[in-house]
Amino acid sequence: MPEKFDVIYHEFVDESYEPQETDLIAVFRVTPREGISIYDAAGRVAAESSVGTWTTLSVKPSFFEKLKAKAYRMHDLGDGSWLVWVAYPLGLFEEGSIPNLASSVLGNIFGMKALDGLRVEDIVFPREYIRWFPGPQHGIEGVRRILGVDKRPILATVPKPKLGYTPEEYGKVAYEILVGGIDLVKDDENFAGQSFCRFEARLREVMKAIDRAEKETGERKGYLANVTATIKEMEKRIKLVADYGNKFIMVDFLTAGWAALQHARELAEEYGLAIHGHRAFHAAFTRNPRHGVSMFVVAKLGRLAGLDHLHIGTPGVGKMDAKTAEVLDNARVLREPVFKPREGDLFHLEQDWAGLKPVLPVASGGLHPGNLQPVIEKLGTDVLLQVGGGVLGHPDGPRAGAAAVRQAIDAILEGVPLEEYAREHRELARALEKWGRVHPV
Ligand SMILES: O=C(O)[C@H](O)COP(=O)(O)O
Ligand SMILES: [Mg+2]
Repeated sequence: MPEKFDVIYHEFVDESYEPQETDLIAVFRVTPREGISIYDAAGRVAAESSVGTWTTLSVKPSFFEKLKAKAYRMHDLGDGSWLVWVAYPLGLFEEGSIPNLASSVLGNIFGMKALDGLRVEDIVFPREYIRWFPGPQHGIEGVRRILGVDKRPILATVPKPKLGYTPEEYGKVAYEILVGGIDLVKDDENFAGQSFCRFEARLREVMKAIDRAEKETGERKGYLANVTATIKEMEKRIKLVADYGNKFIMVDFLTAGWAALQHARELAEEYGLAIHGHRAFHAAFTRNPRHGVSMFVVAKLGRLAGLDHLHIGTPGVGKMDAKTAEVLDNARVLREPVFKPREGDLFHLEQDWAGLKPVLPVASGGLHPGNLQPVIEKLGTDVLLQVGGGVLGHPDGPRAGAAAVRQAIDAILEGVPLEEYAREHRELARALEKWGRVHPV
């Protein structure tokens, strides 16, 4: 025990504590402010995120001891920051509520003056906690069944530009994309029910496009319809999607909130819909390695809440900032029944998903036919590849763009070099002419 130790937080640090099987464990990266010891900092984190506050109190409720979090391990990263493991007793949390969990473990602690930085790297859910949540309704196999796509990556396209199409224009573009060979049309994150393209009118047109494209191609098609809105409006939109016979909804769950996602999951169960999770807003708190919440934690919460697909970034290529190792960890924690950290990885712990179905990882952001290969090589084929600009930017239009993506996938899966395949596939050749193998910045 160090000499200088603030007695208020003393109760919340216990290096001899052995975590119980029912404890929820959080791994924090803590950067204490100058003059604050790591013991003090760790104690403050455990206190403020469980049953403590900034001072000693003259009252002690009967459940205080039972609900107290304990910082039980600290590891010096050698750069002024530490990894701190905190165990939370299960009774601290309300059953089945991600907002409640977030208000504790992802709550006030980020703003404490005693810390220069705080990042939640991992949260490990005990089996008892997982049992309170549904997880994905369809999972990877279920989504493959809906679309009748066995092994290859599932393909989606966001019509670009993001906004501006009338419902009729959008329907026409959707048809071109689908008939060209893409499985799913996806709304962009900020495309909701604006005055120039109301939600139901757009849905009607896309469903017509799906109908036509299915008849002409003999393939099944779908629409990742963005239902993100205020709760009542979202409820209406989810019902509309089901009434029109589509099997998917898209929820921008970080802007709508965890409660909105959990509500959408309940409705999705009722209507049999699969949920596509878009993560707009995540980079506001996932990008700084010293402060915020890791995308890994967001992915775990998404699986718990019951997303069927989730955007995780693109490994090594694409327009969004991402570290390959992190993207791969995100994919593994979504797909594997038991996540095991890579050798030497201190930031994560093992997670047994207690039978929750796997989530289909989505790679998106700056993809085009010329840079899909490294994504598939790294992430495998159990993946949803979203190509927006890389389809709509094709010099010969969206149908050719969609065909070029499909041809690139065929070539990659058959092990034929793209340039060679392009000799007999004009759409792919034209795409490679425009984008080559370059990656957008
Ligand atoms: O919502 C998305 O996934 C993005 O709009 C991706 O678009 P892009 O493929 O043009 O980068
Ligand atoms: Mg987008």
